[in-house]
Amino acid sequence: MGRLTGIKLFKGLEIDLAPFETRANWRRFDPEEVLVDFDEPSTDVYFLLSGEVRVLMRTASGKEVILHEMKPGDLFGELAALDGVPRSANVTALTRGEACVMPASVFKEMLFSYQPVAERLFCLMASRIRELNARFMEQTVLDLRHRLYSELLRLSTPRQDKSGERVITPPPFHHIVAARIGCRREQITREFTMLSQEGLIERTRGALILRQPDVLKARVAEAFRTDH
Ligand SMILES: Nc1ncnc2c1ncn2[C@@H]1O[C@@H]2COP(=O)(O)O[C@H]2[C@H]1O
Repeated sequence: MGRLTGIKLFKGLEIDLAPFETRANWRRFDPEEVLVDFDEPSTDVYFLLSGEVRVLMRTASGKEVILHEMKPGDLFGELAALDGVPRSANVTALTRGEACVMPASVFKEMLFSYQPVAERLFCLMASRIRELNARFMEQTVLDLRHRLYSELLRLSTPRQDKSGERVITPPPFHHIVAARIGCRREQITREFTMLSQEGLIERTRGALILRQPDVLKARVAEAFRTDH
């Protein structure tokens, strides 16, 4: 018991989760295991206790578009739990891990019993819509180069020791970046080569370093200003 207390939806809230946990199941998974498949009629909510998963859509020919990646503490499957419509995306494990799988009826009972939990879920859903809006805007207005700059900034975190620099750890595979911004792997490889030559990025064994993130930010802002 008490294993859900680390989930972001509940963290720090004084809630007795035991009555809900006892009505949920625990599922261990392996890399590449499909936890939720696009269009399937299941409605359980998944709370990620350990491991990482990727949310994606796949075309009939197998091309993947990556929507999101999740870490321990995150949740997914809330859309079908709330509206009963088949799954909006595929969720596949990237690593080994474990999830708490809660029936939709139990999840909704919890939301209706505890207002702070419902509020957190609304905020989570709002933040996902905001991110989708930003990406939709980029996809509509920006060319591939500036979409890439924006994505690199989004994926990166400030570098601890060097002021101003940002870092992506581990360095992303080119085909994964391509699947995030909707282009081909070779285009990413070409852009990375140019960015390296300009001294704007550097690839080390464990990371991709953004040497001058402000330059990338300024280029994205300029591209938004001059769109036509
Ligand atoms: N754009 C997105 N960003 C983050 N998570 C998403 C996105 N689209 C779908 N999901 C998650 O993927 C899940 C697939 O099943 P559901 O539609 O039930 O609920 C969905 C969300 O939890």
